[in-house]
Amino acid sequence: IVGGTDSSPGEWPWQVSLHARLSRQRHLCGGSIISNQWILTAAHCVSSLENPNIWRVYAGILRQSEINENTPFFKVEEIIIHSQYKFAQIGYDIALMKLVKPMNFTDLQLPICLPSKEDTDIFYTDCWVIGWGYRKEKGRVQDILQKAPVPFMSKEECQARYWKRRIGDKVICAGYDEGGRDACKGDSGGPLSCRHEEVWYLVGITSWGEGCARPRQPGVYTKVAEYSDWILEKTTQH
Ligand SMILES: Cc1c(O)cccc1C(=O)Nc1cccc2ccc(C(=N)N)cc12
Repeated sequence: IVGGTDSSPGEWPWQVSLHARLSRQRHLCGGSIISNQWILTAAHCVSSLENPNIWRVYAGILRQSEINENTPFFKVEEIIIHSQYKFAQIGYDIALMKLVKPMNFTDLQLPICLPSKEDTDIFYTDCWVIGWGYRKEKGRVQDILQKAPVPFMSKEECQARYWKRRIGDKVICAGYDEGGRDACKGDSGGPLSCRHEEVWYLVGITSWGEGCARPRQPGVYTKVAEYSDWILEKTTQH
């Protein structure tokens, strides 16, 4: 997160840190708890890393330094990537992780509400982007979970900012024309959380942006309300 501040313990109980054990174990992406057994993240985080056994899900943490070989984590049983995903800039940047065992909810690990299909045209006014990602483009993963308020941007304005690309209906843009506050690498997969009538909703999934926090280059988020049917279909036992 560029231009953010430290979060407090339990402020974002739905935020998880997704670690992969490759040559060594490290934080790769954020994710959101949406039920006791399902994590929602970005497809670009897990594509080409689809073996569930390399992933570790850490919930209820504020600092990456809390994580060591004795820190409890959730194992991943299954990874589901949207079948139409190719690259983040094209869209469909959404994926699910099914945990081997359902988690117990505590004050530090709780689910966030999903927006409903009908909520696609609410103009949210209290949105925050969260993560342990870079604070600048040539940065590194941060220790304390960062938060930054980001204003919604209309699809028209976003398309004007990214005129070389097609900004579809299934993404949301958020950010400041003057830049300075934004998500960045390492925040991917994490939530764009918006508070509406006292309830927090998972409105977006951090997906991409040209650089980070650059003027007139807003953050682009997967619009979760457009994937309600997909989430329901994939998370319901058939
Ligand atoms: C390509 C790149 C880097 O190598 C390092 C840092 C940033 C970038 C980059 O251009 N954008 C990005 C790469 C990976 C995930 C990103 C997530 C969010 C944003 C955002 N601005 N909301 C930009 C990202």
